Parts: sequence; structure tokens; C-alpha cells
Amino acid sequence: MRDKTIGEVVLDVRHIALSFGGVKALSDISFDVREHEIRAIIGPNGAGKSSMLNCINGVYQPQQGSITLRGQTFAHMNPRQVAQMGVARTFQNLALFKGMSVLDNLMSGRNLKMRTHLLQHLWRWGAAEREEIEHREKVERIIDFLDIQAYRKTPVGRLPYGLQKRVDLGRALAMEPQLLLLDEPMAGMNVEEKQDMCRFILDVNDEFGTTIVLIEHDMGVVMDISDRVVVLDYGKKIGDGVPDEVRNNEDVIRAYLGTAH
Ligand SMILES: Nc1ncnc2c1ncn2[C@@H]1O[C@H](COP(=O)(O)OP(=O)(O)OP(=O)(O)O)[C@@H](O)[C@H]1O
Repeated sequence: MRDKTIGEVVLDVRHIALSFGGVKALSDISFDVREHEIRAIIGPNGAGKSSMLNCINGVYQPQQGSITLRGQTFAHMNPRQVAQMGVARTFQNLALFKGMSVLDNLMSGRNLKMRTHLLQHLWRWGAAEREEIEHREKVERIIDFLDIQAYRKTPVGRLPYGLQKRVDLGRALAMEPQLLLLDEPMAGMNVEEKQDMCRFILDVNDEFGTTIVLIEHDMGVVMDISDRVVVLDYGKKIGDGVPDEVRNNEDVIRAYLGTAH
């Protein structure tokens, strides 16, 4: 494990329950995430991982439980409010504008950070221009960091899937998040692309100090990079701890042997 300092609890999930009609997607789920951690949520298909992430970023409203983000507890917060609290997210099926360039997609990630609005643009050209330059500089830094300079003008839809996932990570990073939620960032990638993505996740964590919650159904991929792992199965938490504890947990072994993973 790398040498790094794990801090205070920044996200505290308590007794979350979520149902869709008769389907219990999540039952009494509790776990916490500490500053600077890479925290994985793993589990077989349908275990409730995406539902959990959707509760954290305000897309789903759980019927029970609470989520505390940097000391602020919320029952009903919408995704925009959560984003304004410094939480960014990538999506399993990508949330990119396929016809737009890499650069413009990354600029779209800075929307929340833009202070000057249309009216101000009309009255205060200078301020708006300065702000635009500042945003572009931030985005250019992310482009360098993710090593995608060669594609900055390319429409995202023309890029191979692995690179599109990297751009989606860049769009989330453009929000300068304190907490980054990654929804299966390695899904659908070949081995080399997975290694690259692991490297970028570790670098984001190291260089920006970003706390990361990562969901994945492939246990092997996340074990090397995660500080602690929560395991869900059929909406219940069956394991929680450092990778070695989770690897040797009998309930976890049983859940994974019972599936095709
Ligand atoms: N919007 C929804 N409406 C109805 N049922 C849902 C909805 N979202 C999730 N579910 C159900 O909740 C359960 C958990 O699904 P979820 O997508 O959270 O699991 P997952 O662990 O992310 O699975 P996967 O690895 O396949 O993405 C499943 O039974 C799923 O069918």
C-alpha cells in the first residue's frame, strides 16, 4: 500500500434503505468514507452498487437512513446541490456530448464553477473574459494530466471507448471535486486500458488529494488500488474492510463463487 495519510470521515452513510415497489435494492446499509481514501463498493450484478451511488449524489431519495457529507446531513438533496458541495461523478454509460470536442466536453464540466452569467457577460466583458481564460487554463491542465492533448479538438464520439472513459473522468475532474464518485470506470475496457485507468485514479488521489468512491463488480481490479472495500450482495452489506479482510471473508467468497464473475 502507498504511503499516505487518511483523514477524518467525509461521508457517512447510515442505515440506508431503498425499495422500488417490491424490490429491495438496499437494506440497512452503513459505511463511511475518510478523507483521501479510495473506497470501493463491489458486489455481483444487481447487488445495489449503482443504487447506492445514486443515493449519495441525490438521484435517488432513500426511504430510510441518512447521508452526512462534510458534517451536513441530508435526506432530500438534488444532484445539483450535491455537486455544489464538491461531489462529482462519472457514469457507467458515459455522460458526454458525443458530437462536441474533448475540450468543450471538459469545459462543460466547469459549468457549476462559472460565476458570470449572460447578463453579466453583456455588462462586464472584461470579467467574463478573465473568467473564461481561467477556466480554459484549468481544463488544459486536466488535458495534460490525462495525456489527451492529441485529441483535444476531436469529437468525443470518434474516440475509442477507453479514451471516452478517460474524457468522462476529465469532465468530472473539471469540477475540482473533493469527493469523486466513479461508476464502473473500468467496465468494457481491455487489460491495457484498465491498467491506464487504475494509474489515473491513483494519480488523481495522490496529486489532487481527491477522496474517491469507486464502484465495480470485478473484485480483482479494485483490490490493488482501494484502501477499504464495502461488499454488497442482494442489497445487503456482507463485507467491509481492507482488501485482505474482504478477500478472506467467507460470505464474500460465497457471493462471488455463486456468480459468473
Ligand atoms: N430505477 C429502478 N427501478 C426499478 N428497479 C431498480 C431501479 N434501479 C435499480 N433497480 C433494482 O435494484 C436492484 C439493484 O440494482 P443496481 O443497479 O443498484 O445494482 P448494481 O449492483 O449496480 O448492478 P450492476 O453491477 O448490474 O450495475 C436490482 O434488482 C435492480 O433491478
